[in-house]
Amino acid sequence: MERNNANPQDLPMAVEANQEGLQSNEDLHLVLVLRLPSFNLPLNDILRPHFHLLDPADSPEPAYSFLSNHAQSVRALICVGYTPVTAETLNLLPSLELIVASSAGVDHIDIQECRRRGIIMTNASTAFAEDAADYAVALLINVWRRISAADRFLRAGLWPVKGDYPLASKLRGKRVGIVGLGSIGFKVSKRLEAFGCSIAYNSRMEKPSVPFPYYANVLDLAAHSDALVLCCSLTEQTRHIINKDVMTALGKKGVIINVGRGGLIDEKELVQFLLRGDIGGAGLDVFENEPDVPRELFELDNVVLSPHRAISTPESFEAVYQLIFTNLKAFFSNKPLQSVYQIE
Ligand SMILES: O=CC(=O)O
Repeated sequence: MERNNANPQDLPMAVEANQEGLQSNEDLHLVLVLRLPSFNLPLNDILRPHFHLLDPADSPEPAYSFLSNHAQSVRALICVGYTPVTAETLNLLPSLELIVASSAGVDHIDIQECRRRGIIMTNASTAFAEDAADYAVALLINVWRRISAADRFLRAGLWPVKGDYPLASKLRGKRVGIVGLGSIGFKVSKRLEAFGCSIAYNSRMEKPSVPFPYYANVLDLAAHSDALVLCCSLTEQTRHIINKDVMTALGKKGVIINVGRGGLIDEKELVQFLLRGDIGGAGLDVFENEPDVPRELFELDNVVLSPHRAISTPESFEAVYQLIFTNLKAFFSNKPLQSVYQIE
């Protein structure tokens, strides 16, 4: 078994007692955990019996000196949540070969620098796909049928006063354009197909195995859709992919659902389009400057707001822990990795 160069005695971390059945840290592969203090998942407890974890957040030492002192030989890194992994961080990790991201989106990681260094990256979109897809569809139905708005109407005691709540819009027969047909987008397409919607998509590349019409640009997709559902990664190419022109092409009745990243939409423009009634509605789980959400949206009944919760269930987190474990095991035994993020 390969040894790491760092001396475990020197590491300012809680070293697991060598309980029966557990190997000592010296026999385990070294894995760096990078997490903002706000990300306090049980991940370390799950992995510690199997890997020798280095977690700078457990140390009083400043992260920079921790990494330069202890992480030179690290080959694998777990990036927890949206903890930034910058070029500067990567400079401190000359032996790094693999980043295992616990998130679906990887816009907090300098992916171009990873590519330059030949670092492989896995993400967690497969583990989160079902929950994210359910949520995207729920937002879409909610916007079209005005479920949250009707709930507010009832709770405000308006039913006996104002009579029936206004009719909203039907799902079956609608044309839905999916932006990003990866693991999440594909599950959205299957769900909406079952609801009787017609599906088209835009993606980095056309997918020959997929029966839905492909649009190479989002503007054309918008012009042929009643709703756009955003499921793609935020990259330099996709930032503000939903701009003024796309919203105009989508039209006054068009709806935008976003379970990707806030930066996919020019949010200021979206607010203006919604306020003017130049777009039909929006279901937003993500925002450009979370947790700040434009106040103007709070007043709009054709907008459903959600605090970045689409992917999160206890079950999806369990699946992510399993995926991280599987990928680390595979990496250290030279087996194929799952959910590899293709860096363009
Ligand atoms: O938005 C959630 C994620 O990227 O994991």
